[in-house]
Amino acid sequence: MLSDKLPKDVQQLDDKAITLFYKALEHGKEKVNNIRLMVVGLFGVGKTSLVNNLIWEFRQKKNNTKTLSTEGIAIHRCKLMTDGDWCLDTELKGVKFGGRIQKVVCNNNQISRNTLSETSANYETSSSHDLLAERVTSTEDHESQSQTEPLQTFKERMTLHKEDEILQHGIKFAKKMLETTSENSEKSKASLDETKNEITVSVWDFAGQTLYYSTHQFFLNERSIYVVVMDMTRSLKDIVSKSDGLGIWCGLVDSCTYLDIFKFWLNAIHMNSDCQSGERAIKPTVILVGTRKDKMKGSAEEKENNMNLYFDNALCSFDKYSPIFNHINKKRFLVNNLSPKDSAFVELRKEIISLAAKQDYWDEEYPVRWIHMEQTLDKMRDEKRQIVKIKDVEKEDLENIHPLGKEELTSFLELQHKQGNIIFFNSGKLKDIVVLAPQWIIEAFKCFIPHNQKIEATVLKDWEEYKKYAILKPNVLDEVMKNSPPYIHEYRSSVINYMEYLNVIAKPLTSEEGITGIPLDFHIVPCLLSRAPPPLHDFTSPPDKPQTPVLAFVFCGKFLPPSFFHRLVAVCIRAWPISQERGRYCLFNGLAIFTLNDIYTLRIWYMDYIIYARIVCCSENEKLDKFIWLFQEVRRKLKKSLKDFVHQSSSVFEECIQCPDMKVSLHNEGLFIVKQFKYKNAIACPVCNPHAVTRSNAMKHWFKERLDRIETDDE
Ligand SMILES: Nc1nc2c(ncn2[C@@H]2O[C@H](COP(=O)(O)OP(=O)(O)OP(=O)(O)O)[C@@H](O)[C@H]2O)c(=O)[nH]1
Repeated sequence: MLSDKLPKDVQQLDDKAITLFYKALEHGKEKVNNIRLMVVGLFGVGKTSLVNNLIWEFRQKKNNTKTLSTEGIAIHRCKLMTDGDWCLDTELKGVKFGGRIQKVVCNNNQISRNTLSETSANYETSSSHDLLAERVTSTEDHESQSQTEPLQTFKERMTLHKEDEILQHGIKFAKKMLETTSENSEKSKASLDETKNEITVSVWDFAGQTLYYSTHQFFLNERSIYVVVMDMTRSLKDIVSKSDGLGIWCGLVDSCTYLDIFKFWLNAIHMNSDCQSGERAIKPTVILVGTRKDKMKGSAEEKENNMNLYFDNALCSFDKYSPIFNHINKKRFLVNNLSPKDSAFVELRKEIISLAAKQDYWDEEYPVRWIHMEQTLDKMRDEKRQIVKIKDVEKEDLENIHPLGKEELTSFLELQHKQGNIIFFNSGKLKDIVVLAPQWIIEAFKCFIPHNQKIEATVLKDWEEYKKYAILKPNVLDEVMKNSPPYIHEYRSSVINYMEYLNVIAKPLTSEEGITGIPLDFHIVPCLLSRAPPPLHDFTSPPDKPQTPVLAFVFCGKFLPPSFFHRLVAVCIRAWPISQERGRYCLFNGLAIFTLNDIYTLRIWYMDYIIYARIVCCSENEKLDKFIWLFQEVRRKLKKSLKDFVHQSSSVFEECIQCPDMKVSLHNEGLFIVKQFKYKNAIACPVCNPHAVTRSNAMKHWFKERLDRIETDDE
């Protein structure tokens, strides 16, 4: 029987992958309840302390009060216990996989289940192993409906192999897992909660340093529950300490406030939630948590009221009808992280599980035979492998009881990527590599950010040029790699491939050949462009030059992570030669110019939450009409790139045209939503002298094809 409830993430895969998924389901399926818990907030607010209080093993550690600042992201895989506590999965993996495999083996082999658990337990001698084995046995009692499906392949294999062989394989596997997890397994206070279909929680402790904010966004997705942490002793208006000072890469200026950080996270969560289209009702996924309860004044009730007031004030800074409100869970929490026994942590854990259980992805069914692959990836992670070759993953797959094979493995990896567990792009050279630890990507990104590196004297001059103009020459790249940890520089070419793919770096094109430029041998790192642009109007509205109206991408919710603009610059660098002036590239902080052909240049710039584009002709007598096709092509490229950055089915921005009669382009003035011209022939301009902007004038350059369609429809 095929499942009618195809997981949403699978629905988005291609037809071939969906067919493979269905086929894999036929061989046994299992309900999956994995929670991704993202703990976010500014540095030092108490995220790590909070995470420590949620996880049993960390709570037991002495000196829990002292934590080191998190680097990048720390991820802890946990399992839900019967008493509602969370235990590190590494300790229980033997139980988990042993138990799951046992179910598969027993249900399909019709072999006495006790045989396996007894045999499995007999392998172990120590009491802790017995304890784990006991838990393996306890998993038998739970009759999962998902396990009762016939396992066709399994049976086929059974005809090929002796039954005993298969059983022994399963036992060996479970035993191996038990061996690897025997240490520190004295937690006998509770057993695995098997009644809840194996609930696992991956706790992601995000570094609060704003340096990491632009990469953090790669990991936010709609399959997550968020805990947004704020320090209750800091006023929303307080300026964040300058010592951090690295926020420009995510658009947080040096003088940003605690409120700005709060808004940044909620905006980023909303943007990555795929709820923009309004097709689906937004279900709350964000829990607000206040820390440092012990430092607040007043009675317990007063503290609670003040925490609520604090968050109410913070939320009131959003527009009245902002969709952000729909993400927020009603129940908030106030904690003292120095008191691990505080009942608030128990309540918080409960709330997280109950929130996750309301999400669409809860109880989705996945093929049982993917258990092995899931476990294989976990095992590789436990060996501290952050990045692995696909060949190694394929080899491991073949070691499993029922391997997926190349094609199914690719679908599995694509799904794992979609769900944010790994990074895997099935394209070009990147398809040969699987990033197991998100931390690796952050580290790779981090090594391009100049800090107090020691630089060889021979490279100093080019290093200065890098810092000033973001030009990354091969010798500077060598130096950057030399200064990076081994797990980065040993994968040098993968680092470069990933950074190019994610549009963090890009090779410029030669310009002598006009538009048929070839890539040069160095990179530009757009997020480092810090040169202040010359008077903006000279660039955005050069007088007496034929030019298109300004095209604007206005981001919804007034939120645009500047990394989007930087990545757009990288896309353009790869597409067109960068214009030059007096031997210098026209690349500035927030503005860039590209040479489209002999006479046309593209200018892109951004302010707040709007990205602008305009094409200017340097020859005064030229008619723009000749190059309408080029304008369409450029617009499509810009739009597609921005859509790709958000990974959303719907747009998070509106395409607008600025009043074509405006002599000098002004920020956020005279913008017309292009969609409106579908039904209106002309719209009054509120900015310039009272006049109306006609549909034809607004659309004839950037939207010629759409204009033609509308006019044909009208006729
Ligand atoms: N008094 C008090 N101190 C706290 C509380 N929560 C955290 N702290 C202290 O604040 C300091 C920073 O806490 P962390 O948990 O490391 O903060 P973080 O948000 O993880 O910081 P980053 O990893 O840098 O992002 C530590 O010294 C904690 O002991 C609290 O509720 N009360």
